[in-house]
Amino acid sequence: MATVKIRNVVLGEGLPKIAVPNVGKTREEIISAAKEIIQAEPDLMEWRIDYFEAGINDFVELKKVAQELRKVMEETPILITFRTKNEGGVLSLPEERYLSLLNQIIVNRLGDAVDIELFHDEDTVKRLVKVAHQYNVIVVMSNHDFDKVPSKDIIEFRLKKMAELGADIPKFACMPHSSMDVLTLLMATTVVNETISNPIITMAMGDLGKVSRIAGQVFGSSLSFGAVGQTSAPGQLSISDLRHAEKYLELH
Ligand SMILES: O=C1C[C@@](O)(C(=O)O)C[C@@H](O)[C@@H]1O
Repeated sequence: MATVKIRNVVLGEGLPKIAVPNVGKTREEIISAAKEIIQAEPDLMEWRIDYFEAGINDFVELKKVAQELRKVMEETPILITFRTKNEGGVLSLPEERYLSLLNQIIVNRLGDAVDIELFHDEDTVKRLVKVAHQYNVIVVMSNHDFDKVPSKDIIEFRLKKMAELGADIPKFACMPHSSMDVLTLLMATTVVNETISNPIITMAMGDLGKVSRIAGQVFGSSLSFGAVGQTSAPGQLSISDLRHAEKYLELH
């Protein structure tokens, strides 16, 4: 499997890496969360900017906070995510504003990696991926189903489609209602991981899905989200529980 490097962190080899979401709503909350997060020594921090309304309405403010975060996080890579409301995020943004915000984030290099959702205008998504690569920003492409787990074929199709669109790291999250649903997600993960050369990220949410969050090395998911304080999705473990669980399941 090909690996992807974000700063000094390599996805696609060894234990799944751990990203901690920063869900601060104000500049103060964001900076103080970052100070706590770095103490927990994650591999990455995900800045969920859809929680930061003032920054979404004022790019100068967003950039200022991004620069402060860079200092606080030192060499820890920062993934910037605006999760749209349709896919489980906090703020809703008209389509054009979402896409132009991502473009601004990329060309100003506010983070080392950016989350681009799959389900937006395909040509624009492709263009954003190109711009990201020109600016040396890694693309995590994502899709979330907070209601259900789609069929194995659909999950596989979406993850492969993301790779075709140029994503460095395809990502898929879904909500299981049975253990069979979790197996569907894990099966699709294993198959795609063996088919495409990109590292991928998958998870099933909620309590049923916790097993998928800790067993990424077995089934082929290269990163898991763990919380320091507030979680950003159902079923997320704390970073320390996640780290212990991953270690316990480590393949030698
Ligand atoms: O896409 C994801 C995954 C996630 O939804 C989870 O289930 O852990 C958490 C989000 O913050 C992140 O953007």
